[in-house]
Amino acid sequence: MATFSELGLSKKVQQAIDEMGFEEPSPIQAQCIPVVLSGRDVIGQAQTGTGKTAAFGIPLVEMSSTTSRFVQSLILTPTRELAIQVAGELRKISRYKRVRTLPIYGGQSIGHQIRALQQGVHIVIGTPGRVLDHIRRGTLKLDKLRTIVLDESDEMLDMGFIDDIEAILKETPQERQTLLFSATMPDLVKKLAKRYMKDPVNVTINRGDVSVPLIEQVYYKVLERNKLESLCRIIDSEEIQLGIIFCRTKRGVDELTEALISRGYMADGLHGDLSQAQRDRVMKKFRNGDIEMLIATDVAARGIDVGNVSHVVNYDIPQDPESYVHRIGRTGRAGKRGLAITLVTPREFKLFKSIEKETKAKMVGKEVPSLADVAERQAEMWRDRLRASLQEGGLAHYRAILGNLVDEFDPVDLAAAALKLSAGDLASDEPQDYDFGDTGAAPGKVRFFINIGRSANIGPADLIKFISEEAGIPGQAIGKIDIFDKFTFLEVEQESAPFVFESLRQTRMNGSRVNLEPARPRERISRR
Ligand SMILES: Nc1ncnc2c1ncn2[C@@H]1O[C@H](COP(=O)(O)OP(=O)(O)OP(=O)(O)O)[C@@H](O)[C@H]1O
Ligand SMILES: [Mg+2]
Repeated sequence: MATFSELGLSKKVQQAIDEMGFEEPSPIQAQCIPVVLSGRDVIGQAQTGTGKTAAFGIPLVEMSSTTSRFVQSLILTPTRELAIQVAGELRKISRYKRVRTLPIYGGQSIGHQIRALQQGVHIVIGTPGRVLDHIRRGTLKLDKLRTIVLDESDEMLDMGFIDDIEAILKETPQERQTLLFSATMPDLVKKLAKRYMKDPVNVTINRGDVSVPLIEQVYYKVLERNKLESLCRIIDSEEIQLGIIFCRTKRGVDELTEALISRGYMADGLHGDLSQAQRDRVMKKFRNGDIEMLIATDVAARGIDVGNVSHVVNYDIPQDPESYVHRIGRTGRAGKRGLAITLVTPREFKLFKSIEKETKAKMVGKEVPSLADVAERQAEMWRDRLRASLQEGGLAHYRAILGNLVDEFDPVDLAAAALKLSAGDLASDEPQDYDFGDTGAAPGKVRFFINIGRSANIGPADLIKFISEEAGIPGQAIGKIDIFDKFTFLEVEQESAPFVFESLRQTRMNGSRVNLEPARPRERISRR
């Protein structure tokens, strides 16, 4: 394996790289840096999280001339967050060489960007729309540009961006150097790209070059109506440092974010309809670990690099194999391990299978954990944490706090009480043993009292239809429905009772939540 020093970098760049903690170049860096320095065009492809940013960033900074201030390099990225992040990495690399870098993207004050551009900048990192805007205003001149980089190039050369990219390329000198980077590079894109490149060198780091796959991939078959509950059970049974949950639509992101927050998760949402200030705030909270879960559209699928993302969840299945590869690539970065979880509804199964086939991924099917499984997993996690705390030591202060309680109480009881204080009320999350008690129903049956919020005028027929269709309860499991006065009772077979109870507790009817409680014996009700 090559070392950075063998790449012949200047002292200032080398020093910056050392301070970034990069000990040796990743394969894509080792292969690309010399070729980019030689001035050739490059199509660089390597897995997510393997250091493509520095593979072009290091030579760009190295090649920059700081004797005069004009824009020498332009890096285009598909999203604002990525522009900001890439600019951050470039700034670190240019720390000692004092190459001036500037991110320009939509949603940020253009006046501020114009003033910064007027100061003179060497490397601009931007999103295509805003870059074009500056070109048209005459505030960004690319006539002396030496190198252009399309990060996430397959995405950039896709329908949504191609016109802007072509318009930008027209503003650059013919003899420019063109660099394309992405983890996915469909052949069609490569072919298309050659139109804009001169005899490019292909640098491809194959997956096979990485001995162990860093991202474990699993999937769960779920039902559309149980998706939220399934997700919660899955994430509750995982030890998550930081997680990104992908949804298909902005609205889906908003709804899931709200649902998770109301269930007590530390979560926030990110999508293109938020103001830039909100987007920045959410990303900052996520990077700082102030939230545990980022719920996002594909706006966060490409390039985003946040350390400690241990889990990626496809709440909605990605639309194509590329999107899958990039989404799950938000974890398992820079040599760390990660877990990618995909929820698959029956309707999505075909698409899922085609993604599995095209990505040649080894995806393991798993069962959504039951409440009992979740409880057991959580107990296990607490035992692990206790074990780690015991091994870490430093308990003297806490032992002192116990004082003479040790004489009064059984030590195991003391430990259990301490655990209760720190873990919160785990017992309430424990699975019901489904002893509904005496509900005043006939032998072998259970009666539930149904409370359907404010929506009045729901008759027994509506309810049966609702229960069987919406809550997915088979017709034969629904017993008798009685409506006395304002009270609605549902009587079901003992064995289907837990299922009915679980399913109906999580559903909504006419927009209001259906609350189900085991009924009390008739005598007591009638006395009310
Ligand atoms: N040589 C290196 N040694 C150690 N860490 C590195 C090295 N190069 C890059 N990194 C770190 O690895 C992480 C991933 O790098 P980067 O974001 O460039 O990946 P990428 O290949 O562009 O991934 P993606 O395809 O998702 O955009 C970053 O945190 C980066 O700082
Ligand atoms: Mg990248």
